[in-house]
Amino acid sequence: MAAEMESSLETSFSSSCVVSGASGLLPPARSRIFKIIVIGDSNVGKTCLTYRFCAGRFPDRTEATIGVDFRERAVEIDGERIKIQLWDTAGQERFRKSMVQHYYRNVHAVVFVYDMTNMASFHSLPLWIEECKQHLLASDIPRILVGNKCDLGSAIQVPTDLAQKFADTHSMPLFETSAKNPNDNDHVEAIFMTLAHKLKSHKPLMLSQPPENGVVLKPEAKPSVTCWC
Ligand SMILES: Nc1nc2c(ncn2[C@@H]2O[C@H](COP(=O)(O)OP(=O)(O)OP(=O)(O)O)[C@@H](O)[C@H]2O)c(=O)[nH]1
Repeated sequence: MAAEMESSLETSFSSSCVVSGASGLLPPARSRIFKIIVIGDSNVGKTCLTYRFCAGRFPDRTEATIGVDFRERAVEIDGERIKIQLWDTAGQERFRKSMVQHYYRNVHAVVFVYDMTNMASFHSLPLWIEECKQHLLASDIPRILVGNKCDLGSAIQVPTDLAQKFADTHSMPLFETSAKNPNDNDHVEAIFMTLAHKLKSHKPLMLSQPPENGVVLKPEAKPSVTCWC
């Protein structure tokens, strides 16, 4: 499925060029697509975070991700329509094995997630960073660290200063948030929009698609944050 997804993205660029050239029409409007992989231990809330951003709400129920799930959302930043494609990867080793090489192809950014109420998920972060290294992710790819489930107040095990120290050591901005608490909806929004801003200003056009059926889609969101960290 991942291979199909990548293949369809790759062909969408070339077919749009061929069509516009053959018909003599103006080139179709292009929207950049940014592939962001979301990784971390099982149960930290990767599915809920990506669902919150793409569907605007907490999912009614979730099951362990098998392989990878894709979620996509179009946003407009500074007048440009951009597609943010979130790859929600399986945290459980047994559900990752066959897919893992697909996650890391053509990645534009990485979101590392831990569960603020689960110290073990925080201690796993070096392993996730190591996995990225092993798959030869370029060192200049934007990476962010997200502590999820901040709504669980008294159950929190990972102190902010400890997480901040880790984030500083690995040159990543840290965000603490909750996919569940509606009051923090804006924060989840801000995290991914901040990443989109960063990508927009730094990355060249990589993939593009013509507008669906010639209709220019309305932006689904406006950026709520303009700073990076
Ligand atoms: N209280 C609270 N619970 C959350 C939050 N985010 C996720 N959960 C719960 O945590 C559990 C795991 O969430 P998922 O999003 O499925 O976790 P995941 O990281 O995608 O797990 P895998 O697919 O196994 O890798 C579910 O029971 C969610 O309801 C949050 O912000 N707050």
